Amino acid sequence: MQIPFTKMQGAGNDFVVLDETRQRLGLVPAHYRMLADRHFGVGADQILTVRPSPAPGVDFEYVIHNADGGEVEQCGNGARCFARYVVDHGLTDKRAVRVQTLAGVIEPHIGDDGRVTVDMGAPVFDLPRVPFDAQGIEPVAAGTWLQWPLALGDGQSVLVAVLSMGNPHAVQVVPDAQAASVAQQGPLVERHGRFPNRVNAGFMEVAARGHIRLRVYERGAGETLACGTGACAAVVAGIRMGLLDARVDVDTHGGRLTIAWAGADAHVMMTGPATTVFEGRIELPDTP
Ligand SMILES: N[C@@H](CCC[C@H](N)C(=O)O)C(=O)O
Repeated sequence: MQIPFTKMQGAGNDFVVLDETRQRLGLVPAHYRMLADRHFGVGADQILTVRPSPAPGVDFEYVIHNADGGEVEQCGNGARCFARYVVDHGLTDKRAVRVQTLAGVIEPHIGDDGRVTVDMGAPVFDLPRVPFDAQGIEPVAAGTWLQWPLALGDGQSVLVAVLSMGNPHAVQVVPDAQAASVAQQGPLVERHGRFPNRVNAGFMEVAARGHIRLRVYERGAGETLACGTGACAAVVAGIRMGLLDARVDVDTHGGRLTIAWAGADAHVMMTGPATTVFEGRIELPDTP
């Protein structure tokens, strides 16, 4: 079968976007892996699929697959691209849409400057977890806030702030994001036994109370140039640790995102760019 696609990027986190508003394409995980492949496919960190509204009060359904073919709950940079896609392809004339994801409803809004702000919902601090690691160390409780010590199996132990932005994140504070051992520690954190559903591993350098530098080793995709939910999670973690103010610029290898969170049950607001790179068609085998 031959399918049309749009290649998009948000702060360098790149996507193949597929339209299933009229009919399902019937793709399986191997198809998503082929599309994401940078040598044999289009190349992407995630595949985003646009589907019609699944319920009253919601404009669209937004389905996300990682480069490894697995379906996941949420993608922040993708949400901004999703909003641009549905407007640019004439699927809606609304500048603000309500979008159903596996993690709940989010609300992207396209600003006059072309940047997109997304209401990402409230952070969640109660993740499914395996209670003891190999050393039998319990999580460290600090009020309702948990920072977990993780023995990484390479002789190192790190302290991670664990929270969900719809998808799971483990964020550690590092002195220098550029020098952080993302390639070595990222996969160890992602697949640490504490996280039954695996986790996105963030490495946050606090430059000032309103400015961080961030790298994220993403579950199912490896290190990406930016991770929107990772930026939200890092800023929420930094605010809960008393390190950051309520509005923070997040510098990633792919550009700047701005994250705002008023604390407690407030929703996290993420603002950043969303750009179409090119459109095309690709031949995929019916049965990969
Ligand atoms: N790039 C994303 C996150 C995509 C999903 C993530 N890898 C996961 O498995 O949860 C973003 O911008 O948030």
